[in-house]
Amino acid sequence: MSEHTTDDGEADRLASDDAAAIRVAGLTRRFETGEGVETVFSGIDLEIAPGSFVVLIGKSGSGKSTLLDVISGVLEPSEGSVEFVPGDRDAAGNGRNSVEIGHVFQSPRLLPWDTAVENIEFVHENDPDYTDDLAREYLDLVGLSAHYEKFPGQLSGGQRQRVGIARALSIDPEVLLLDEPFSNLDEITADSLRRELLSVWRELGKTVLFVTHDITEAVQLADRILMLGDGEIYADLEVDLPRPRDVDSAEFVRFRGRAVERFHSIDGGEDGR
Ligand SMILES: Nc1ncnc2c1ncn2[C@@H]1O[C@H](COP(=O)(O)OP(=O)(O)OP(=O)(O)O)[C@@H](O)[C@H]1O
Repeated sequence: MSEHTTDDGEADRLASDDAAAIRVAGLTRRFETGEGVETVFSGIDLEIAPGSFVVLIGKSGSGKSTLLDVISGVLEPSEGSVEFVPGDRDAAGNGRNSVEIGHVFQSPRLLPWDTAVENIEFVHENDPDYTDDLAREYLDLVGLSAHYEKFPGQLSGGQRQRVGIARALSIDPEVLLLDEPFSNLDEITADSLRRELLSVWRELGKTVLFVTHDITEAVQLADRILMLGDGEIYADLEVDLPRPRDVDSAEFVRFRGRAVERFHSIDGGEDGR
């Protein structure tokens, strides 16, 4: 394990023109509540490489979802800025100006009266080139070829989450944000979805920012783990384990042990697994 450097070999190998870099500067978010003003985090600076798989981990209430929501634009920052730099932007600043962001939530937020295909069609309402073939292509990618016409109520929890991932990917985002997407699933389903997500990431080369409170999941997935607590990123770890990762291997167990130690090096919040 080493503190992160800009020399992120894994990320460089995977980076593609379809992935964007994320630049966060001086990011602060406060909430006004009946009990006064709460500062969730302040002055966060971050540079996330295009095509990298970054996991944001922190104890319950540390502000992971708030940080993801500010990065995605769902919430305004109180101070500071978030910038997405398209992969095709050259040194002179020429290239695409806008970046698409895919968002996968803890619960997949599907429309219950729409089929899997229609749930994907829904996010393409303003896309004149959309056809159901596009929805089917992304459902195939997440292993749902036999379930195009099923309604959410006819799908298992893992299958519903797959539709959510397919829907986020179908807009061809340069950045994919996932907020504890597998935390409501049994471990076997979660593990198979983790493998699928990694394979999709390798195939499509997106920049991924993934939130979890589960350290094993973080070490399984990440190029880089950011630990959030006490209102700041208090650890920034490069995960230099080879892929595919075996959670039972000695090197994985050793790395995980050191990450757990680092995770608990600040007080407060609930334990990570
Ligand atoms: N809309 C809001 N208004 C007021 N306070 C909020 C709001 N949203 C979040 N907070 C506060 O911000 C802090 C961080 O919340 P957040 O949901 O980002 O944490 P988290 O790390 O994602 O937690 P968990 O792992 O339990 O989901 C909490 O103290 C919470 O009460």
